[in-house]
Amino acid sequence: MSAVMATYLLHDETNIRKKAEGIALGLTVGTWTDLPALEQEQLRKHKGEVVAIEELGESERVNAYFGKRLKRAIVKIAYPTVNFSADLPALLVTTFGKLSLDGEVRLLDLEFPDEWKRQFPGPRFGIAGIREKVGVHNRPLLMSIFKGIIGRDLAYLTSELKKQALGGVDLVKDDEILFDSELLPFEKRITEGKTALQEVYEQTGKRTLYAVNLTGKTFALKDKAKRAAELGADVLLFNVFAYGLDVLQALREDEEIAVPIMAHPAFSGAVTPSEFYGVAPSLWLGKLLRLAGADFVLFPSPYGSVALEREQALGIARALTDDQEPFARAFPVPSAGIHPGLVPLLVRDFGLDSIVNAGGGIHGHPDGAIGGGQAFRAAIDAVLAGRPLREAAKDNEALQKAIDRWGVVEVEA
Ligand SMILES: CSCCC(=O)C(=O)COP(=O)(O)O
Ligand SMILES: [Mg+2]
Repeated sequence: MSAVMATYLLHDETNIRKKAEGIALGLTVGTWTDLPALEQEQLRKHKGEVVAIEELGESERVNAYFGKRLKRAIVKIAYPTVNFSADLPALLVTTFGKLSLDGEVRLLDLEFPDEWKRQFPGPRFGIAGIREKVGVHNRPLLMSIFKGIIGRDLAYLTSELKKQALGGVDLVKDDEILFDSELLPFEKRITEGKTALQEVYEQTGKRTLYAVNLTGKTFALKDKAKRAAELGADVLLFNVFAYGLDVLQALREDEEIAVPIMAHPAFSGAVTPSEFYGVAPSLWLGKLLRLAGADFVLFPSPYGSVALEREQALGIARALTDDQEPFARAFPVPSAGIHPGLVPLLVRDFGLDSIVNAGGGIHGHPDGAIGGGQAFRAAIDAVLAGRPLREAAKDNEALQKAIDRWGVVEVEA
């Protein structure tokens, strides 16, 4: 029988097996055992099945009502795919819909049968396609985030775009909090941005892509994204968790929107951080975003200003790049508070197929965005050459200034 396997962390004061059996029945056929034999037989192929229970011992936490320590267990439940349609809303409602409201239950993972998974698109371009577009194949990419743009006009935006590109970054993205305004309309950002980046290309021979923030009401998004594609947008930035995973999938699947999609993690912190509730980051920001079709995924790095535990960040990156999956690999983009002195750690942890991404770490450089980009590029080159950053900085003034400002964390060989 084809089934999706859900793994949960349960905390409960009662019998864990009873709780698990209650979930398996409640999310599938309901009160199955009370039905007449014929109906039981008919429903058998629809019934969820508790496949494994691994007791973890008692939690440190005491239940406030009963005054007892909570029992903890990892529970695996198989849900027959015949019960639900092959779309992400149906998947989420079956495996963690009502259940997400039912006590201290955390969804850790979902495993899919191959033929079921193949009904999803995965990234259209993925790491290989994005590398083709930027013409960079042998190092982590470098991305810069616009900062201080709200309230400014197009002339300011294009001049800031050029500075970032002149620093040698591969991509520049809108900040996720940049929405359309009279001063900075969506379509003009794309067209004027293209002209500015073309000028830099003619000057330097270096291609830089611009990720424009696709925003607005859900039902207007497709038309807006199609228009962006017609205007030649390089990449669409998308606040997927404010809209829903299925909206990302709809954008990915539309042949008239054949533009790479960059998923921003805004709002995912409402779902992932608790030890007791919500969804594990590797599933929410990793496996499901790749399944739905994100080409790039931003998430908090373990080192910056909005840090995620290292194992969790690595789990996201693994889910995005695991080459056993039948999908293109998506770019991991560990972000927030990144400066050049963190590049050795980022490359050690996320490897060549990742993107070094910074806003403040580019614009806050003493020489501005040009110096910021140069410092990052020098840091990446040094790490790939196996040189300590402090040594490489002796030959690179921009890197030296960045280190003087933010310090450096070297990694032992
Ligand atoms: C939490 S991951 C997204 C990071 C982000 O949106 C951002 O603007 C980071 O900016 P920073 O100045 O910290 O590089
Ligand atoms: Mg941001």
